[in-house]
Amino acid sequence: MKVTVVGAGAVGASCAEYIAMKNFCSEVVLVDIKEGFAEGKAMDLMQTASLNGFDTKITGTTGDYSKTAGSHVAVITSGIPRKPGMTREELIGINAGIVKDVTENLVKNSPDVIIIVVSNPMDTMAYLVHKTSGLPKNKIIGMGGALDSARFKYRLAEALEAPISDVDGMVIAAHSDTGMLPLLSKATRNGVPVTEFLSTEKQNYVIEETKVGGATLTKLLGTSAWYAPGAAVSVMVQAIACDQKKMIPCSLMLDGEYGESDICLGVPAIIGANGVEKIVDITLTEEEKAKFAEAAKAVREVNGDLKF
Ligand SMILES: NC(=O)C1=CN([C@@H]2O[C@H](COP(=O)(O)OP(=O)(O)OC[C@H]3O[C@@H](n4cnc5c(N)ncnc54)[C@H](O)[C@@H]3O)[C@@H](O)[C@H]2O)C=CC1
Ligand SMILES: O=C([O-])CC(=O)C(=O)O
Repeated sequence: MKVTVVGAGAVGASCAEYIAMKNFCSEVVLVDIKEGFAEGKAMDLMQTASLNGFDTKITGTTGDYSKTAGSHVAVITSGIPRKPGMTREELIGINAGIVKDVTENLVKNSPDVIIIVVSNPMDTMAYLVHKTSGLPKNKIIGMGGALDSARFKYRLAEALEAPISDVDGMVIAAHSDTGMLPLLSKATRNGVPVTEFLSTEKQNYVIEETKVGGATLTKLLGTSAWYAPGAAVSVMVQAIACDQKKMIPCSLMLDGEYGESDICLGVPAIIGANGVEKIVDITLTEEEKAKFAEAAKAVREVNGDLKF
């Protein structure tokens, strides 16, 4: 399995590192526009191979997409991250052009590739890849829900004073500060609804902290996060590489599912060798349905700023 990661910055390098450490891929190609940067990151990572015990070959290139030819999966992390005080949506002006250009180069060299979109505003960037790549819709997957769900579980474990391995939960809808929908009604501790253990105040704390998870880290770090984003992407790449058929919330093109069409939004899906094997239809409460529709409205407005 050959994987290309475009953007050798914080998220791209973290993603390449986690993929290599899990030892399920033969090759990872890092691509960046900054001269020598991807080559340097690849060499540094390769020098951890004997220390960390992996055999994945990591190479880097400055914009030579012929080196990415025959990739099974490509991850797009190229573009600018937000700074404290910004929203993800404010990145559209610069990142849309980058994502469109990168997609064209990837598809030219790997016509059967499955693309995982990470660059922000992610739901809109995933939509852009659908509109410009010519790839079938099962081959374009936006990464947001996997990360947001991990942050949800982190906050649930904190509020429950429980180990993270005890908790389960999922976040759907938009990958934005306001449009995220942590499904508290379905979150559990060892199969028992968390609502049995948490006060309303604590439930609200978990929801609000999950939604601003990215903004909280951006404020602390001065730029956005990379470890959990990289790990989340590696889980998705592994689900494809190993045909795991894992259920992961991802930003996918909807065609009537959850009452929406012609929009990419986070919904649970089975991820396997074909990319998206199936969108999973779960029952939402009336309140959750209304929040999902509200998130869709906001993402649709941002999508309206795209020029194809
Ligand atoms: N979907 C999600 O859950 C997450 C999304 N992000 C997004 O991922 C993106 C990357 O974030 P970081 O890695 O922190 O940024 P970064 O600045 O560390 O890395 C971005 C890299 O992209 C490269 N780049 C820019 N234009 C390029 C092009 N045309 N071709 C190839 N490479 C190009 C830059 O040289 C840089 O090395 C941002 O848009 C950020 O908002 C970050 C975390 C989570
Ligand atoms: O917060 C950001 O801008 C980056 C991101 O999407 C995240 O970490 O969730």
